[in-house]
Amino acid sequence: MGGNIYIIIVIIIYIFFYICLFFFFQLTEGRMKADQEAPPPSPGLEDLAIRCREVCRSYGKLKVLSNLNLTVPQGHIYGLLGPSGCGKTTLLKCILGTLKISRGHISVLGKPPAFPGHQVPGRMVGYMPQDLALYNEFSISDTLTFFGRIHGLSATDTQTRMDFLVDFLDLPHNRLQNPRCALKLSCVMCPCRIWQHLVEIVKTGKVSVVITTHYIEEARQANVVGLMRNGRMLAEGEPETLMKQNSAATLEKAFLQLCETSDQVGSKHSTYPQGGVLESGQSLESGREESQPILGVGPGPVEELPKYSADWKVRVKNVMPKWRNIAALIIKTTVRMKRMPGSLFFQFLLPVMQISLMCLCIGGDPKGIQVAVVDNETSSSSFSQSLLSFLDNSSVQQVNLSHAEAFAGAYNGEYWAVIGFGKNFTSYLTKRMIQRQVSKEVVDGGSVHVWLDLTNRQIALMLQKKIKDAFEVTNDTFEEPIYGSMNSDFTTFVTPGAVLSITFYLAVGLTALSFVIERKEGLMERCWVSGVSSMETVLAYLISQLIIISVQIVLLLILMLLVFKIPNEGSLVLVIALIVLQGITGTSFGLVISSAIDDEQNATQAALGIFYPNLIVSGIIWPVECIPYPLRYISLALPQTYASEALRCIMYRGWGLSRMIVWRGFVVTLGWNTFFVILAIVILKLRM
Ligand SMILES: Nc1ncnc2c1ncn2[C@@H]1O[C@H](COP(=O)(O)OP(=O)(O)OP(=O)(O)O)[C@@H](O)[C@H]1O
Repeated sequence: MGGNIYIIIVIIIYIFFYICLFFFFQLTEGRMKADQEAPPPSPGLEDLAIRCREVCRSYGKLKVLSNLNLTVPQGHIYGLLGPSGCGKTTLLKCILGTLKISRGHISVLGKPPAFPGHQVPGRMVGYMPQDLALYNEFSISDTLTFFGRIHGLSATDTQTRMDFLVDFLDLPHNRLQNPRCALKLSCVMCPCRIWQHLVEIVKTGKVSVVITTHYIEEARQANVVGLMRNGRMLAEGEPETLMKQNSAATLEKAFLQLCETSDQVGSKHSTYPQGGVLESGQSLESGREESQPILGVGPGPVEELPKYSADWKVRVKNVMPKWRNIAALIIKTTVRMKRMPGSLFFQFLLPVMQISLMCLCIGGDPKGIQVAVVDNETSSSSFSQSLLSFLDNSSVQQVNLSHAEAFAGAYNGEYWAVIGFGKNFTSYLTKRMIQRQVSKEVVDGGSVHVWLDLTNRQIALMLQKKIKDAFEVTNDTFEEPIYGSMNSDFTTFVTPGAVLSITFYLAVGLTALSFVIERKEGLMERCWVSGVSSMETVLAYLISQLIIISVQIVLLLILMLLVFKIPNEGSLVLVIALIVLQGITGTSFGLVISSAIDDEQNATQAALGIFYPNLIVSGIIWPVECIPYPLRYISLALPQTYASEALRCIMYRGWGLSRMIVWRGFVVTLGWNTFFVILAIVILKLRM
């Protein structure tokens, strides 16, 4: 009872800790993304959709944006143009709040991106990345429903928009078609209609559009264009004005002219170490040191700007998790799983297969082990015959041979042992039993002689045990065991640890893989732009994984307890709770790996690299007591060592939470889980 109260207190502290952690990260999230101390709005700022001033951003040592200024007036189409690699995508990510800027100030619709309560990223922004970044397994309908949910649209609104898009883009009415193909096809087939639509929607003055492209002429229809090069804005203005100012017939020629002017005016060496390549092949080596564009809209005079502040209620609201987003992500994962039955089947069946193979192949007694018997007694009523009849025939197969044949066979590897009886074994053994003192010859002649091949320790140990059990003359009595059963074998020892390990590592592998792929394909970024926080992403992953782990555990327990008859003396609830917690810890660890590593191959290698050392050092295969001392301390700190011990104590000793060994297993698991979740969120935030 006392132990249970203690555990309840620990769980309450744990939940409280999680809530504090959640608040902490949500509060810092706003602060990390928003440059709240930066100099903000100037008069008339409300007329601007986006305003960037002196924006700098680097990837490590690579300076991508350099004192960049950009102004997008409200109700305009803005063409952000420049060669591949000049920093357009990076700038857009900074504007959307998914990348932090190193210096400068950005305001979008009047506030810095990710400012508490501001819906950029979120509902106020729509983002179409270059590579579409849509779920492959989703149909058009699934895709629109998912993003509709994240943007908080009602089912009717989503349907209305879906109908509009299907008609407008001439999408196939079979909504099960892959949206990637359909959208790509639509963009190729009807670019004019899309431009026309953009012109229509900006006319309301409430919507502004930024289009980036490295095909400069494509943007002639934009109201304003910004020409970028090497992370700087060369010029901003109306396309016609820019062409006129540069005496150029096309926008592309105007851009070339600007580049030349920039090279002439620019400093001798560029601070930009890596440039992009223009379609028309301009030189990229040089760049201007000045932040000012050559033409058009500059930063203007130095502005006195107010500080941004958010009401505490807005901050608190911002801190709260949006269950709508979490639910949308969970539904998305469920729909994806439904669309990939093969993968789902694999996830459910893999642990079952692993445990079945383990119970079938590990820990059982060897069968049919051939042993040579050299019996020099001839009488059928001899003691040697009686003793040999006690040998377990299913495990030990006796082959009667002469002395020479037996040893020749053993040296040839045909027999694992030679059992020998002397000519007068029966009479000498009788003498040994009756007389108090006997000669050495009688002791020797009345003993069974066994020669073992010890190259396979498990087989040799089994033979020793079987021979001892059969031939034991003195009857040492082993009473009923205090815990466990006389028949318990290695499988019994290894199963609890193996179940935890399989659940943990399957969760690690699958989470790491799917998270890395989603990040790599830009799917996660799309969600972040739609207002999903990294905390919501991690929580949704944990909950989705919980559903999979639950099914895995049901199948595992049925197999373990009913098919392979692994005993369970303790509470089934505790057994399930510990396995579930280990699975969730595995998911958190998978999130750590995938937050830190960018491609699936490295993520898989990392997961595999950690799997074997952990399996060996955690005392799952061999007792921790056999591990040499310095390594044993490491073993005890691992996530599965105390947890495996706790599970063994629950299952075989019937212990509950009042026992220190049991609650220690839970506490260590929860501790690791918390550590991994914090680490994953910190890494995700740092890498944004
Ligand atoms: N995550 C990253 N880590 C390191 N370098 C990056 C990263 N993302 C982009 N870069 C580098 O930053 C520079 C600018 O890239 P960015 O994608 O912003 O250019 P871009 O103008 O959008 O090019 P494109 O039109 O081809 O997409 C390039 O040199 C690119 O290699």
